[in-house]
Amino acid sequence: MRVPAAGWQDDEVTSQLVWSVVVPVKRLGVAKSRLRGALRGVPHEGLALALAADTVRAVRACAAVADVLVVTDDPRVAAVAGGAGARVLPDSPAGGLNAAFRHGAAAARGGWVAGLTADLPALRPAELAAALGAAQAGPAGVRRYVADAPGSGTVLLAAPPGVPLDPRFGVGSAAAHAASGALALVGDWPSLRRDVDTVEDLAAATRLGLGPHTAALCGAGAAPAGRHV
Ligand SMILES: Nc1nc2c(ncn2[C@@H]2O[C@H](COP(=O)(O)OP(=O)(O)OP(=O)(O)O)[C@@H](O)[C@H]2O)c(=O)[nH]1
Ligand SMILES: C=C(OP(=O)(O)O)C(=O)O
Repeated sequence: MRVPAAGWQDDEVTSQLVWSVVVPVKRLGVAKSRLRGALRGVPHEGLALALAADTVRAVRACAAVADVLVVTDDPRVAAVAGGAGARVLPDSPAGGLNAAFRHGAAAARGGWVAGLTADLPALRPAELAAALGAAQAGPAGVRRYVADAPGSGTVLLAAPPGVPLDPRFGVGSAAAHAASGALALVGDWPSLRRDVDTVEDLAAATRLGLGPHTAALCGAGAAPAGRHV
């Protein structure tokens, strides 16, 4: 089955360029382990790379974003992200996801900073812009987060100028971010909330409309193993 890429090229440009967005990407060989074998005939690293490439592409296309910082030790991710116009930083020596977010946030050039997971292949720039705009509304000096579709994880954490990002990503991170004082953003942003950890998530993202990198893999006769999308 041919899987169309998300057609968001004509989304309106309405926001100001005020955000730095940090996107950490694990080394492809160990990334997205729950998705291993999800697409028959597609090398796992190629799928992990496509998810990240579509995420970065959408962030770069978001009208509100001035600077995209991809934190990775993977040379293939670095090449694709750099080619898409992101700044690429090596992983933090401290290691781990939250250290990568802190490392990227420390390299931001001021203004609002967001951390975003790199597994959002259906992400639409207009939805990201809407979430970032919502983050800028409301009480001053408070971090905001967007929970994933199931509600337990986090896809986006945002900090106002001068406020540390203080990321608490990992299992149960939505509750961890709330407990740390961050406010939940409640908008209807299905493509932003649709992180892809499992084959079921990939099918759900496909229904929303995949970015071109992931769509090319899913459209090459490689439907998620054991199901139709
Ligand atoms: N730079 C960097 N990125 C990371 C690290 N750990 C996770 N990430 C990224 O953070 C995002 C969210 O992490 P997960 O959804 O748990 O992804 P994952 O660890 O690749 O997937 P699983 O192996 O299935 O848990 C993904 O985009 C990962 O690439 C890390 O240590 N360094
Ligand atoms: C790291 C996270 O992602 P996931 O639960 O998708 O692994 C998170 O939600 O904080």
